[in-house]
Amino acid sequence: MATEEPMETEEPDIAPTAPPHPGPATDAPTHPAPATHPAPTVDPAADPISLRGATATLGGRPVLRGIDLTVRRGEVVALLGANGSGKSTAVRSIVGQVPLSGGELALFGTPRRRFRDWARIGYVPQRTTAASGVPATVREVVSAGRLARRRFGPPRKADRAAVQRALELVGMADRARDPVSALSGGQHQRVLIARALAGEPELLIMDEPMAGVDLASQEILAGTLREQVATGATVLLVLHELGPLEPLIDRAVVLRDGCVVHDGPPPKAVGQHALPGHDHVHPHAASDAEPIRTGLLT
Ligand SMILES: Nc1ncnc2c1ncn2[C@@H]1O[C@H](COP(=O)(O)OP(=O)(O)OP(=O)(O)O)[C@@H](O)[C@H]1O
Repeated sequence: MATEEPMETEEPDIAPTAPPHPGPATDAPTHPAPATHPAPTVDPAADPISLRGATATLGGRPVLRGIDLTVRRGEVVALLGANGSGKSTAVRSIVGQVPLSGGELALFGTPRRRFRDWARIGYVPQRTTAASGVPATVREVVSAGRLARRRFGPPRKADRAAVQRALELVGMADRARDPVSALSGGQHQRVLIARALAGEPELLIMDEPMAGVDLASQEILAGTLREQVATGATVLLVLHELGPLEPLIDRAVVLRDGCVVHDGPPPKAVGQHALPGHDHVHPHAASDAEPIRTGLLT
């Protein structure tokens, strides 16, 4: 396949909402170095994500085997597929956490190697724990999502307002002073999403945002996403089930074994037990938990 861009093996610049190494979600992010490069030419019509023939290998095993994934401006795209099909690896390659071994990636029309404008992207990684031991308050964690938009120095009024808005969007403004360790799993997830929203990203990438989230939080998150979409945000969601987000989804891309097997209208859920062999075990579920049947045509 054509590989215009050299293979992407360098340590990438990472946005605050895209920590370079998976870890406790409340890890203090690295403040990006001040930009020394000339401002890039912005093509307002460029696709936020353009992935072509992407391949990636993890632990000596090919995990992405030639993926094409385009997300156009203003679209809400769901990335679906069974456990281990490569969904997280695909989004982690987009945010620069997994190097591609081949193929091409462009973000907002800029080849990945030249892309520096990480403040345009908000990333909510797959949740690994409900709470970490980091003694941070809800507001501190959400404020971290603002760093890429700030210059050095104390937060400006606009920064504080963006953080407050993000807290309100996810219904956590009344918990702003609480330590994140005191939150439920669903509340914790809302804080992580607020952290991504605080940067006012044009492109929001969320890896299983509803995973392990209680119903009340799911509804709040769906409402938050609706508001983002209404303001023209572009969204890529890794999901194992469309669930309450279904009405928002424009297009679904389904992976199987590191390949795209569907790119088009979201597949219809066909019932709990209709598709044997298409189970999805939730990564945060107890090891003896029953698999969740996605009902998706994966
Ligand atoms: N760091 C790693 N080292 C080796 N193999 C890995 C690593 N991370 C993921 N894999 C493997 O790559 C494959 C794809 O994993 P990935 O997490 O992308 O799948 P997924 O579709 O997101 O699955 P899930 O729905 O379970 O989150 C799996 O077989 C997984 O075991």
